[in-house]
Amino acid sequence: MSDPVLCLYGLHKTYNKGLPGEVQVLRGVDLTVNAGEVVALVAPSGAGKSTMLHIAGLLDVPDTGTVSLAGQDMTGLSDRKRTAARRSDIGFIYQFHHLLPEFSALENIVLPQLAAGIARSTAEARARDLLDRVGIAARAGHRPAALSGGEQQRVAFCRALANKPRLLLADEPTGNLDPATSDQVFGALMELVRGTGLSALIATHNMELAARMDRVLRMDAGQLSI
Ligand SMILES: Nc1ncnc2c1ncn2[C@@H]1O[C@H](COP(=O)(O)OP(=O)(O)OP(=O)(O)O)[C@@H](O)[C@H]1O
Repeated sequence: MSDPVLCLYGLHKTYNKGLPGEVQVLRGVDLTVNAGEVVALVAPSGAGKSTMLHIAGLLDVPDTGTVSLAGQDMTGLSDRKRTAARRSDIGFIYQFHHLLPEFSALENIVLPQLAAGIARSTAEARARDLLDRVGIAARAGHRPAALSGGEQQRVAFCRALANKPRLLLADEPTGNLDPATSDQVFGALMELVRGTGLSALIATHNMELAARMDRVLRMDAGQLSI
Protein backbone atom coordinates (compact mmCIF):
# COMPACT_ATOMS: atom_id res chain seq x y z
CA MET A 1 0.00 0.00 0.00
CA SER A 2 1.24 3.53 -0.75
CA ASP A 3 2.22 5.91 2.06
CA PRO A 4 -0.53 8.20 3.35
CA VAL A 5 -0.46 11.57 1.62
CA LEU A 6 -0.55 13.41 4.95
CA CYS A 7 0.34 12.10 8.37
CA LEU A 8 0.19 14.29 11.48
CA TYR A 9 1.41 12.68 14.66
CA GLY A 10 1.31 13.98 18.23
CA LEU A 11 0.98 17.67 17.31
CA HIS A 12 1.12 20.14 20.18
CA LYS A 13 1.07 23.90 19.78
CA THR A 14 0.89 26.62 22.42
CA TYR A 15 0.91 30.34 21.66
CA ASN A 16 2.58 32.77 24.11
CA LYS A 17 4.11 29.96 26.14
CA GLY A 18 4.85 31.00 29.73
CA LEU A 19 3.22 34.40 29.23
CA PRO A 20 -0.09 35.67 30.68
CA GLY A 21 -1.84 35.17 27.29
CA GLU A 22 -0.77 31.52 26.94
CA VAL A 23 -3.17 29.48 24.75
CA GLN A 24 -2.76 25.72 24.41
CA VAL A 25 -4.23 25.25 20.94
CA LEU A 26 -3.26 21.73 19.81
CA ARG A 27 -3.09 19.02 22.48
CA GLY A 28 -2.01 15.88 20.68
CA VAL A 29 -3.43 15.85 17.14
CA ASP A 30 -3.04 12.61 15.14
CA LEU A 31 -4.40 12.44 11.60
CA THR A 32 -3.82 10.41 8.45
CA VAL A 33 -5.19 11.32 5.01
CA ASN A 34 -4.85 8.52 2.47
CA ALA A 35 -4.40 8.84 -1.29
CA GLY A 36 -7.61 10.03 -2.94
CA GLU A 37 -9.37 10.53 0.39
CA VAL A 38 -11.41 13.66 1.14
CA VAL A 39 -11.65 14.39 4.86
CA ALA A 40 -13.95 16.96 6.49
CA LEU A 41 -12.77 18.89 9.52
CA VAL A 42 -15.60 20.32 11.59
CA ALA A 43 -14.66 22.61 14.44
CA PRO A 44 -16.21 25.35 16.53
CA SER A 45 -14.58 28.76 16.20
CA GLY A 46 -11.30 28.93 18.10
CA ALA A 47 -10.84 25.14 18.32
CA GLY A 48 -7.49 25.30 16.54
CA LYS A 49 -8.55 24.38 12.98
CA SER A 50 -6.55 27.13 11.21
CA THR A 51 -3.51 26.41 13.38
CA MET A 52 -3.68 22.74 12.40
CA LEU A 53 -4.17 23.54 8.69
CA HIS A 54 -1.21 25.95 8.78
CA ILE A 55 0.99 23.28 10.35
CA ALA A 56 -0.23 20.62 7.89
CA GLY A 57 0.43 23.10 5.05
CA LEU A 58 4.00 23.76 6.24
CA LEU A 59 3.22 27.42 6.94
CA ASP A 60 3.88 26.97 10.66
CA VAL A 61 5.67 24.42 12.85
CA PRO A 62 4.37 22.49 15.87
CA ASP A 63 6.08 22.70 19.28
CA THR A 64 6.25 18.90 19.24
CA GLY A 65 5.00 16.20 16.88
CA THR A 66 5.64 15.38 13.25
CA VAL A 67 4.22 16.23 9.82
CA SER A 68 4.86 13.80 6.96
CA LEU A 69 3.93 14.31 3.32
CA ALA A 70 3.91 11.22 1.11
CA GLY A 71 6.04 9.39 3.67
CA GLN A 72 8.66 12.13 4.03
CA ASP A 73 9.09 13.74 7.45
CA MET A 74 8.91 17.53 6.99
CA THR A 75 9.58 18.43 10.60
CA GLY A 76 13.33 18.83 10.52
CA LEU A 77 13.64 20.40 7.05
CA SER A 78 15.13 23.85 6.47
CA ASP A 79 12.74 26.73 5.69
CA ARG A 80 13.87 26.64 2.06
CA LYS A 81 13.07 22.94 1.67
CA ARG A 82 9.74 23.32 3.44
CA THR A 83 8.81 26.19 1.11
CA ALA A 84 9.76 24.08 -1.91
CA ALA A 85 7.68 21.14 -0.62
CA ARG A 86 4.75 23.47 0.07
CA ARG A 87 4.86 24.92 -3.46
CA SER A 88 5.07 21.57 -5.20
CA ASP A 89 2.86 19.38 -3.00
CA ILE A 90 0.13 21.51 -1.42
CA GLY A 91 -2.76 23.56 -2.77
CA PHE A 92 -4.56 26.03 -0.50
CA ILE A 93 -8.07 27.40 -0.65
CA TYR A 94 -9.28 30.02 1.81
CA GLN A 95 -12.67 31.50 2.63
CA PHE A 96 -11.82 34.53 0.49
CA HIS A 97 -10.44 33.97 -2.98
CA HIS A 98 -7.26 36.15 -2.80
CA LEU A 99 -7.11 36.31 -6.61
CA LEU A 100 -4.84 38.93 -8.21
CA PRO A 101 -7.29 41.71 -9.21
CA GLU A 102 -5.34 43.03 -12.21
CA PHE A 103 -5.16 39.63 -13.95
CA SER A 104 -7.84 37.60 -15.75
CA ALA A 105 -9.22 34.34 -14.36
CA LEU A 106 -7.03 32.45 -16.83
CA GLU A 107 -3.87 34.36 -15.88
CA ASN A 108 -4.53 33.79 -12.18
CA ILE A 109 -4.28 30.06 -12.90
CA VAL A 110 -1.42 30.36 -15.40
CA LEU A 111 0.91 32.49 -13.24
CA PRO A 112 1.68 29.90 -10.51
CA GLN A 113 2.48 27.40 -13.24
CA LEU A 114 4.91 29.81 -14.95
CA ALA A 115 6.55 30.38 -11.54
CA ALA A 116 7.01 26.60 -11.30
CA GLY A 117 8.80 26.57 -14.68
CA ILE A 118 5.94 25.23 -16.82
CA ALA A 119 5.79 26.45 -20.45
CA ARG A 120 3.05 29.03 -21.15
CA SER A 121 1.26 26.90 -23.75
CA THR A 122 1.03 23.94 -21.35
CA ALA A 123 -0.01 26.23 -18.48
CA GLU A 124 -2.77 27.84 -20.53
CA ALA A 125 -4.11 24.48 -21.68
CA ARG A 126 -4.25 23.25 -18.09
CA ALA A 127 -5.92 26.47 -16.90
CA ARG A 128 -8.59 26.18 -19.61
CA ASP A 129 -9.20 22.53 -18.74
CA LEU A 130 -9.60 23.37 -15.04
CA LEU A 131 -11.96 26.28 -15.77
CA ASP A 132 -13.98 23.96 -17.99
CA ARG A 133 -14.21 21.36 -15.20
CA VAL A 134 -15.71 23.91 -12.80
CA GLY A 135 -18.12 25.17 -15.47
CA ILE A 136 -16.74 28.66 -16.14
CA ALA A 137 -14.64 28.25 -19.30
CA ALA A 138 -16.52 31.19 -20.83
CA ARG A 139 -15.24 33.48 -18.05
CA ALA A 140 -11.54 32.85 -18.72
CA GLY A 141 -10.83 36.41 -19.87
CA HIS A 142 -12.69 38.17 -17.03
CA ARG A 143 -10.90 39.87 -14.15
CA PRO A 144 -12.04 38.88 -10.64
CA ALA A 145 -14.11 42.08 -10.20
CA ALA A 146 -16.22 41.05 -13.22
CA LEU A 147 -17.01 37.63 -11.72
CA SER A 148 -19.64 36.65 -9.13
CA GLY A 149 -18.49 35.49 -5.69
CA GLY A 150 -19.13 31.86 -6.63
CA GLU A 151 -17.20 32.25 -9.90
CA GLN A 152 -14.28 33.90 -8.09
CA GLN A 153 -14.11 30.98 -5.70
CA ARG A 154 -14.21 28.48 -8.59
CA VAL A 155 -11.20 30.26 -10.10
CA ALA A 156 -9.45 30.01 -6.72
CA PHE A 157 -10.09 26.23 -6.74
CA CYS A 158 -8.49 25.97 -10.20
CA ARG A 159 -5.51 28.03 -9.07
CA ALA A 160 -5.01 25.76 -6.05
CA LEU A 161 -4.87 22.74 -8.36
CA ALA A 162 -2.81 24.41 -11.09
CA ASN A 163 0.51 22.84 -10.11
CA LYS A 164 -0.97 19.37 -9.51
CA PRO A 165 -0.45 19.22 -5.73
CA ARG A 166 -0.64 15.96 -3.78
CA LEU A 167 -2.84 17.49 -1.10
CA LEU A 168 -5.50 20.17 -1.00
CA LEU A 169 -6.06 22.09 2.24
CA ALA A 170 -9.19 24.21 2.39
CA ASP A 171 -10.35 26.50 5.21
CA GLU A 172 -14.09 27.20 4.87
CA PRO A 173 -13.87 27.23 1.05
CA THR A 174 -17.49 28.30 0.55
CA GLY A 175 -17.90 30.13 3.87
CA ASN A 176 -18.50 33.58 2.37
CA LEU A 177 -21.20 32.47 -0.10
CA ASP A 178 -24.96 32.31 0.39
CA PRO A 179 -26.30 28.79 1.13
CA ALA A 180 -27.55 28.02 -2.41
CA THR A 181 -24.34 29.25 -4.09
CA SER A 182 -22.23 27.51 -1.45
CA ASP A 183 -23.96 24.23 -2.23
CA GLN A 184 -23.34 24.55 -6.00
CA VAL A 185 -19.77 25.78 -5.67
CA PHE A 186 -18.97 23.04 -3.19
CA GLY A 187 -20.35 20.53 -5.70
CA ALA A 188 -17.95 21.94 -8.32
CA LEU A 189 -15.06 21.61 -5.87
CA MET A 190 -15.92 17.99 -5.09
CA GLU A 191 -16.15 17.13 -8.80
CA LEU A 192 -12.78 18.74 -9.38
CA VAL A 193 -11.19 16.90 -6.47
CA ARG A 194 -12.76 13.55 -7.38
CA GLY A 195 -11.93 14.01 -11.06
CA THR A 196 -8.26 14.57 -10.32
CA GLY A 197 -7.96 11.91 -7.59
CA LEU A 198 -6.60 14.52 -5.19
CA SER A 199 -6.45 14.02 -1.41
CA ALA A 200 -8.06 16.82 0.58
CA LEU A 201 -8.63 18.09 4.10
CA ILE A 202 -11.52 20.55 4.06
CA ALA A 203 -12.63 22.56 7.09
CA THR A 204 -16.26 23.55 7.19
CA HIS A 205 -18.94 24.55 9.70
CA ASN A 206 -21.57 23.10 7.38
CA MET A 207 -22.56 19.55 8.40
CA GLU A 208 -24.39 18.91 5.11
CA LEU A 209 -21.23 19.66 3.14
CA ALA A 210 -19.16 17.61 5.59
CA ALA A 211 -21.44 14.61 5.03
CA ARG A 212 -20.53 14.67 1.30
CA MET A 213 -16.90 13.85 2.11
CA ASP A 214 -15.39 10.41 2.81
CA ARG A 215 -14.84 10.92 6.51
CA VAL A 216 -15.78 13.56 9.08
CA LEU A 217 -13.45 14.51 11.93
CA ARG A 218 -14.42 16.84 14.74
CA MET A 219 -11.96 19.11 16.45
CA ASP A 220 -12.58 20.35 19.92
CA ALA A 221 -10.24 21.81 22.52
CA GLY A 222 -7.24 21.01 20.33
CA GLN A 223 -8.01 17.32 19.78
CA LEU A 224 -9.63 15.34 16.97
CA SER A 225 -12.41 12.80 17.29
CA ILE A 226 -14.63 10.89 14.88
N1 LIG B 1 -0.47 33.89 16.53
C1 LIG B 1 -1.26 33.69 17.61
N2 LIG B 1 -0.90 34.15 18.81
C2 LIG B 1 -1.68 33.94 19.90
N3 LIG B 1 -2.85 33.26 19.89
C3 LIG B 1 -3.26 32.76 18.71
C4 LIG B 1 -2.49 32.97 17.51
N4 LIG B 1 -3.16 32.36 16.48
C5 LIG B 1 -4.28 31.82 17.02
N5 LIG B 1 -4.34 32.07 18.35
C6 LIG B 1 -5.39 31.60 19.28
O1 LIG B 1 -5.43 30.19 19.20
C7 LIG B 1 -6.77 29.71 19.23
C8 LIG B 1 -7.06 28.87 17.99
O2 LIG B 1 -6.94 29.69 16.83
P1 LIG B 1 -7.26 29.15 15.36
O3 LIG B 1 -7.17 30.31 14.44
O4 LIG B 1 -6.43 27.97 15.08
O5 LIG B 1 -8.79 28.70 15.56
P2 LIG B 1 -9.90 28.26 14.50
O6 LIG B 1 -10.42 26.98 15.00
O7 LIG B 1 -9.33 28.28 13.13
O8 LIG B 1 -10.98 29.39 14.66
P3 LIG B 1 -11.88 30.15 13.54
O9 LIG B 1 -12.82 29.12 12.99
O10 LIG B 1 -12.58 31.22 14.34
O11 LIG B 1 -10.94 30.70 12.52
C9 LIG B 1 -7.66 30.94 19.36
O12 LIG B 1 -7.97 31.11 20.73
C10 LIG B 1 -6.77 32.08 18.86
O13 LIG B 1 -7.11 33.29 19.50
